[in-house]
Formats: sequence, structure tokens, C-alpha cells
Amino acid sequence: MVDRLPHEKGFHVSWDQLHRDARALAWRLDGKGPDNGQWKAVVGITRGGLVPAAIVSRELDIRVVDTISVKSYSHQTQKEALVTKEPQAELMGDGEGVLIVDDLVDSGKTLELVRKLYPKAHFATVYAKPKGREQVDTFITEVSQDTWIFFPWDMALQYVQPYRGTD
Ligand SMILES: O=P(O)(O)OC[C@H]1O[C@H](OP(=O)(O)OP(=O)(O)O)[C@H](O)[C@@H]1O
Ligand code: HPA
Ligand SMILES: [Mg+2]
Repeated sequence: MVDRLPHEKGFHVSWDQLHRDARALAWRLDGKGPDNGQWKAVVGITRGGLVPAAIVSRELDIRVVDTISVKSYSHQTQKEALVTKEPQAELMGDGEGVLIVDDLVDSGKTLELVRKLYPKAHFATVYAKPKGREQVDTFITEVSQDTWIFFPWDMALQYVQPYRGTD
């Protein structure tokens, strides 16, 4: 018998679960936009935000979709985030009416940077950890800070040993 499962503190999200949670996020945002409840665009933060952004735009019938690319650098002990591709400036303005979507917020650094650029945008993530929670306006599921979320695009089906092992 093993006394510790290898995936303890790991939150493994299947495609089905991700689809359900991203749909739940869309439904929560429905009718909450500033223009008669409407949102004018969805912007996905690459790359993790692309899948939930597609699901949200489909559910809410938002046809205008753009992306913002943020690259995180590890330099000694500092982690610095940098925007490497911006969405269309005329679309964004100060972010009013725009839904900015990411898969999760962890430390909050990514959203903090994007928020500075588009302070009036609405920030939505599927998952959130406590440190970054204040950076996100709407999310579906919170996990503890020491949990690592594994997304379906980073995983594959593979054989696992029986719980009791083999002879
Ligand atoms: O709240 P933070 O601490 O900033 O972390 C959250 C960000 O980190 C991950 O993206 P990553 O930068 O790994 O790039 P990717 O989406 O291209 O995988 C995740 O998709 C979020 O965008
Ligand atoms: O928990 C996580 N899972 C995947 N990517 C991440 N990037 C920051 N935190 C995480
Ligand atoms: Mg990301």
C-alpha cells in the first residue's frame, strides 16, 4: 500500500470538466456586460486562455474575439511579465465592455499587468488560487495555493500501476 498518492495536491482537469467549467463561467457572465447586458468582445490571454475564450464566445454568441500574449520571464528571483502581442487598440480602448479570459489566476501577475493596460475590462478565469483572486472579477472554482492545476492539453492517457502494486 502506498500512503501518498502521486497526484496529491494536483488538480487534474479533463476536457469534459474544462468544458463544463468554462460553460459555467460563460453562463455566469451572461447579461452582465455594460451595454444592455452585452459584451462587445472576448479577449483570450494566450495560450491557456484560448480554449476557455472560445467556449465563452460560443456560449454568449460574441463574434468579436481577439488575443493578448503575455510572456513570463524568470530572472534570478524575479518573475517579470511582458506583453508580446496586443489586441486591436480601437477595439480595446480602456477595456470597457471587453471580457478578458484566462484559464487560471495563480500569483495574479499576468492579470495585474493586463489590468494596468485595460482597467475597465472584466477579468474572468475558470480557476483561481487565493493569491491572485483579487485580480479576477469572475471565476468558477478556487483551489489552494499549493495545488498545481493540470490542464487537458498538457496531459495524455497513460497506464498506471494498480493501487496495491503487482508481484
Ligand atoms: O497568475 P500568474 O502567476 O501570472 O499565473 C497564471 C498564468 O500562468 C499560466 O500561463 P503561462 O504564463 O504559463 O503561459 P501559457 O498560458 O502560454 O501556458 C496561466 O495560463 C496563466 O496565464
Ligand atoms: O497551477 C497551474 N497549472 C498550470 N499552469 C499554471 N501557471 C501558473 N500556475 C499554474
Ligand atoms: Mg497563460
